[in-house]
Amino acid sequence: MIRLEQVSKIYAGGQPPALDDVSLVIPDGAIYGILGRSGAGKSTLIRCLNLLERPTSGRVLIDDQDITALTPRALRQQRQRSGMIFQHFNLLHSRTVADNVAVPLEIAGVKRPQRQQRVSELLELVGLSEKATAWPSQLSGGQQQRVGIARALAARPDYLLCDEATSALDSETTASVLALLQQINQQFGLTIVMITHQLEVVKSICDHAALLERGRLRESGALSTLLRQQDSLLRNALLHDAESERRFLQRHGIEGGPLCAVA
Ligand SMILES: Nc1ncnc2c1ncn2[C@@H]1O[C@H](COP(=O)(O)OP(=O)(O)OP(=O)(O)O)[C@@H](O)[C@H]1O
Repeated sequence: MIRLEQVSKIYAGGQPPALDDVSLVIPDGAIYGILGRSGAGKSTLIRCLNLLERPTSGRVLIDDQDITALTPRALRQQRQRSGMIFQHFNLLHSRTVADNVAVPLEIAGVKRPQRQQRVSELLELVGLSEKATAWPSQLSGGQQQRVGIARALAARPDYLLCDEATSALDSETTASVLALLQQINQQFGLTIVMITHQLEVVKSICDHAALLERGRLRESGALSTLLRQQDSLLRNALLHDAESERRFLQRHGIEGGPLCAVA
């Protein structure tokens, strides 16, 4: 479980705070969507989860351990528990697909034969076995993001952090990448945290969501709870039209009834 306790972040010379007293619990196994407009603090928040960005104040707890208090060595080990994927994939263009996926394994000191075995498992998982020797520039955006996912999973993390992972993709490719993330969540019990400004991402696969506004957390929790609250900001943002939302509501155990009528 990841827990943020009263996390604030003020960048040097920056006012107001990028994050302002944010407390949030991300349960194990969740697919947690963090929504907010541009500048709301989403990237800052996700980067605080692995301390790529250090909070100015507050604590970040992973399984009750405050990672802001770890020694640099312990923090390096802790970071291996999370993988990250990015909007623009961040692949190394001078390396083949297989060699990109191998990067975290090389850093972890895994020997070559085991590395090759793990890389081929991962490429199979993301449906890119035939592209092992291709260069990133020879792949579509969706395929490059799949390589990013394989690389992020290489060291068997417990958490996958997704920074606007589908924002650069068309809607069909977005759907297939989201389906892959959902499959990975179910198959490996991996906790996924996704920051996004796309409501559709949250609607398709998230079971929890939070809304950030100007650095403050306006709302957070399980969608199965929030969607039952008439005055929920997230509910009202996510639901526009009862008919088209019926399947979304059903996925969260809400059938017909007055909720749909007012949606
Ligand atoms: N390195 C930095 N130095 C100074 N200010 C920063 C830095 N990074 C972000 N900020 C500021 O902090 C605030 C939150 O930025 P952040 O990138 O976290 O928001 P966001 O919700 O991810 O936005 P976007 O969707 O546009 O990426 C913004 O006002 C931004 O200008």
